[in-house]
Amino acid sequence: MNTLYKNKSENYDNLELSVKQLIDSLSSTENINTIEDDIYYNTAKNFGTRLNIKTYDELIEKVSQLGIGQVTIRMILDEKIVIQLDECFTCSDLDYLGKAVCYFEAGILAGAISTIVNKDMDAIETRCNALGDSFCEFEITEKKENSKNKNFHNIEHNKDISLLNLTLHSLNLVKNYKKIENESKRFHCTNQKLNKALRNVEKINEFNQIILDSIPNCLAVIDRNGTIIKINNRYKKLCFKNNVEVGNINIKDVDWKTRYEEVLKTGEPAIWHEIIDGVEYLIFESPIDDGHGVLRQLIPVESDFIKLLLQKINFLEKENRYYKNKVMEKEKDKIDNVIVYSEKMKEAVRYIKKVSKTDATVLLRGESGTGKSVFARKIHEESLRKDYPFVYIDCTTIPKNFFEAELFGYEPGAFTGARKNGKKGKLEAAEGGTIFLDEIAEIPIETQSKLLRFLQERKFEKIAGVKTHTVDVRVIAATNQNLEEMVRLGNFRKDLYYRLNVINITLPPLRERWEDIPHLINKYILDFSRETGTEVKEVSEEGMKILINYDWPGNVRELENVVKRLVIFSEGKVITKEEILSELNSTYDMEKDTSYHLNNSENNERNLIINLLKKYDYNKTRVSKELGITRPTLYNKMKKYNIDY
Ligand SMILES: Nc1ncnc2c1ncn2[C@@H]1O[C@H](COP(=O)(O)OP(=O)(O)OP(=O)(O)O)[C@@H](O)[C@H]1O
Repeated sequence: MNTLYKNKSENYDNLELSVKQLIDSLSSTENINTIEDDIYYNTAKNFGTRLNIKTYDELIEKVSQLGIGQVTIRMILDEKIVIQLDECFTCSDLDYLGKAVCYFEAGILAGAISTIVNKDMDAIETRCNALGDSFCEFEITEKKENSKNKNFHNIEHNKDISLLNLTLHSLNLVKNYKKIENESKRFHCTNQKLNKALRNVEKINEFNQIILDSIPNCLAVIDRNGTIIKINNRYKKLCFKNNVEVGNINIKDVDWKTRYEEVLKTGEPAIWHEIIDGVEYLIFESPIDDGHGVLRQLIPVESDFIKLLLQKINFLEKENRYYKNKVMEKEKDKIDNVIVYSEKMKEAVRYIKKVSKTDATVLLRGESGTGKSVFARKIHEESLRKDYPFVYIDCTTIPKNFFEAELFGYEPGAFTGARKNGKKGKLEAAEGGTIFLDEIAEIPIETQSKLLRFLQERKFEKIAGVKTHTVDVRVIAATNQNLEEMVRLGNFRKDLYYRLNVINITLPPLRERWEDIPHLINKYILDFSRETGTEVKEVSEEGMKILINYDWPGNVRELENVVKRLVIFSEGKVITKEEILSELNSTYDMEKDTSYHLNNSENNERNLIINLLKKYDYNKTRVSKELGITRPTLYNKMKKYNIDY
């Protein structure tokens, strides 16, 4: 371009003037318009006339060839011509500027149309990409005498090519300038945002430091490299006498015992005691910032915070101990589900433990509520079968006709109403484990022979089945009936009786092991208080005497029920003698019949049952509940005492 200028020396002054004007003005935004008006427009207009265009078609073609844009003639009137310019050279890639900028194109069009219409025409840009329009539009009208485009005639017509190049060059400079200006504006804006963000970060940092300093413990933050990146005033005073640039200090340079590496590695906090300058501190190092650093705290043990913390820990430890005990008690209950203090019970338990290790059939005997079921389960749990099922059958609850099906099962279609696919019996369900036949005296005579065969051979057939099944099941039976008498009367098979009676354990009634009573009472008080969330009560001395001397026809079960009611209904922390008497009297008239209850006479038990039956309108469920025995046991007792209701 420079060579070109030199060769055309006559243009050089003009060119130099234009560029000089342009460059001088680039630094001043206000002058841009003057430049555009005076140079671009007039220069372009001059060039436009030099194109010597005669028709509008020629105009469209030439403008396109020059790469100035795509012309569409929108309107040709006497007073004005409207031209649309797409892909405009000046503005098609500019952002919104808020003003029309295509003086160059306006000039070209004004010049070209001047030669077409043979009049001196001027163009004004009415639409522009820089105004947000999607194309440029120019209105071309006849030049007014006092028009500001005064330089139009100043430029000589034959300086065409270099003039065009100069104009394009100048335009490019302006375009670039505008782009740079825009970029700079954007950059300035981003810069402002960045500065604001930096100021915010500074503020946050300051705020964090204020918080750190207001915490009454020594605090420091150590990063992954062991650099102490934050420290509060308290810690500075303690360690560095306040004047350090903490950012430069590494943990290795200070005399701190630290476990920050271990904390970073495991993600688990570490806590220990240390004495620093004669003061006992709790040092607590915990991971922060997703494991990128460690927060180190020195908490004086004497501080209120620590006192509170220690109190809380103490409390939690107690609570923890309590629940641990509870779990252990439960665990213990599972294995040792019995209160055994009396000699008689101790003896029974010793025997039961021995028996547990064998596979022999056991017959448990004893009055209702003496713990036969509890001990049956205990035998199972102490045996090698403990990981297999313990199947309980209450023989009093199974209707006679269903007994065989329940115990041995049946094949499909065994009887009307039978399940389509047949049914497994309880014996099969107990495979590998133990079956407990409670109240064995209730087993129908017809089923007794089949049970006998099972006890002898461990074999049986299901109802309607031909296949013989063999199962490995231990049998434990229990009764509070006089089986010998039943055998004598022909109600119980003698051979079955002998089979069952291989090992016979009789559990003593409570009245024969009164030493267990206070322990049972305390256990039940504790259990129920925990269950109901009430405070643990105690029984007054006189009250305890009454409970120990009481006859307890329903044995442990009855005692359990009475204690439960006393825990719920007694008013104070101590369960009084009066409350106990009233509770026992609600079952029967204790005043009238004290000796009766304190005696162990069958006649008295008979009378008690009759009285209660009358009292509760012969409602046996209510009576058995009051006695703390099951309904079948009540029936057994009624049968035993010939009570006919
Ligand atoms: N030694 C004991 N220690 C603690 N609780 C016991 C003890 N013996 C029995 N019990 C409790 O007494 C209640 C009655 O016990 P269990 O059902 O074993 O008696 P049972 O002799 O089988 O009675 P029944 O002949 O009426 O079926 C149960 O709640 C049981 O937990």
